[in-house]
Amino acid sequence: MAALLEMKNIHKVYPNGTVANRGVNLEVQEGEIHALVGENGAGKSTLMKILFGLETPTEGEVIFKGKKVRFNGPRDAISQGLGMVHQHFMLAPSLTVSENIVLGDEPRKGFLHLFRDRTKEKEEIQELIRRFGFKLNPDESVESISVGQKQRVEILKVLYRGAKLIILDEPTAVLTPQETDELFESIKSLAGQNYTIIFITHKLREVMEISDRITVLKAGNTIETLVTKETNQEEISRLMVGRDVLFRVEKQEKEPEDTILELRDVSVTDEKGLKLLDNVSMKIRGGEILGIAGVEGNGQRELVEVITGLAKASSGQVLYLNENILGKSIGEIRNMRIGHIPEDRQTTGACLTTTIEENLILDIYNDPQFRTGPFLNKKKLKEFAKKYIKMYDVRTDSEEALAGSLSGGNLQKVVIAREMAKNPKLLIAAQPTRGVDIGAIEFIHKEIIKKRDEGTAVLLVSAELSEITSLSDRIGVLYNGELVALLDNTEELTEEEIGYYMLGIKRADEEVAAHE
Ligand SMILES: Nc1ncnc2c1ncn2[C@@H]1O[C@H](COP(=O)(O)OP(=O)(O)OP(=O)(O)O)[C@@H](O)[C@H]1O
Repeated sequence: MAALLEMKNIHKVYPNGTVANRGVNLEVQEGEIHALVGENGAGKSTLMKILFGLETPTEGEVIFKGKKVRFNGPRDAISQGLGMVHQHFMLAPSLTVSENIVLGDEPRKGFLHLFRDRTKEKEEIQELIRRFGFKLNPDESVESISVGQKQRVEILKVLYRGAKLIILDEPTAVLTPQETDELFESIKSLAGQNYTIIFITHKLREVMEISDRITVLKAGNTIETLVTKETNQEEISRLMVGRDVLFRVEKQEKEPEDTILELRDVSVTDEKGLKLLDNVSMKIRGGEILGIAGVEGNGQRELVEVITGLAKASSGQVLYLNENILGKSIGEIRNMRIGHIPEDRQTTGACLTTTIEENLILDIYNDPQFRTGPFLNKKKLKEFAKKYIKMYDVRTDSEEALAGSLSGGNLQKVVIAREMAKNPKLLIAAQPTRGVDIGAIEFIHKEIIKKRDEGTAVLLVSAELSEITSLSDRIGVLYNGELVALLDNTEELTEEEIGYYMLGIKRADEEVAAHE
């Protein structure tokens, strides 16, 4: 196999002085599935942005199909046969599958190509879907299709534009196990047809399953390129993190304490009167982790928002320490020792235009320990910020750097540090390890279990099923806004079984009723 892509000695210094790539080398062969792994902030996204023309390298060269190239933006990269599927889908919900695939690139006919050629469009899309064996109905509206299907539309979009090298940025973060299997089938089928895939992920199990070779980055350097068949998860994690990582979560049995949070028949409706959360009842006791599984968009967000005061309930009660907190403001709820690690750290989780230090002290600067008389004790606040940056291994040069300059995973660590520092009685953790590297995941999981052992009630919402099964004491599944299962997390409970509830194929009314 010939090298399709070579990135040689890539350096990237951002305008603020951060060195994200310091001599990275990446060589990708035609028709291979190449995994790109590394800790948060290792420089993976930066490298891919350079490849896709979104950033300019400070130094180094990119050789694609044997020629030295420098893409002036994604349009340029796409025209040369590159495609990128981002974590956040960029689809127009009201358009059909087919319309989304061709959007901005519709086949034309007639004089000066003035008319849209619908017949050709239909034929081309059907041929694409057939050729890659994607299960999709081209006439269906995108708003009514599943997350996995939306992702397939994104992949078809890049294939339609002629991509031969496709970059997938953490593509399984939002998928069910069944959807992940289907995605892997598609990726293998693409590679079988000589398409080349670069796959960014933090999940080493997937790396082992899907890739041919793996390039490990660390602190902006290429550490090694490995042949997947000749390595294992332990070796990869050692190269990434520089130490052994425990993949199993260690958790002791714990007798739950009194109920901390109780939801009674809580519903949330949208402006059209559609139920986004449908009569949900559940209890979480101190010293217990209740994990909520579900395909995204099935009411998880509303569940979290209604407890944290971000959304209004149309009926029901949310009792926190026996007090109904519905109707209280976000600020009041935050001050009740309720910790919230929000799903969207960019908008609700952190303030990107202020410093890391300011983000860390957001809720506690009024605490008497940080005051000397009426004045803020700035020295103590700084010490606090430094301590938490160290404890959570936030990779930054200074606590005074802007939160917006942190890599995705490091920003998440700041948010988690802040919420844990509050010593919450109730901790709501929504997708706490999304985009976070394996070393940090291990740490975050330990911290969540530590809080549970100290008597905190934890509501864990995660699209990452292995996270739900390894941390939770009980597992609830949301489907279409309904709690369709509430199960004890025993050894017999498999991910496949939970997947069936998540997809609405099964429901467990008896179990739900028994726990209410
Ligand atoms: N626009 C930017 N301006 C300044 N620094 C940046 C910018 N984008 C990224 N960085 C910094 O560059 C370094 C590499 O970040 P990058 O996003 O490439 O890492 P990553 O490996 O993709 O991390 P993650 O797994 O967390 O997504 C980090 O230290 C990050 O803080």
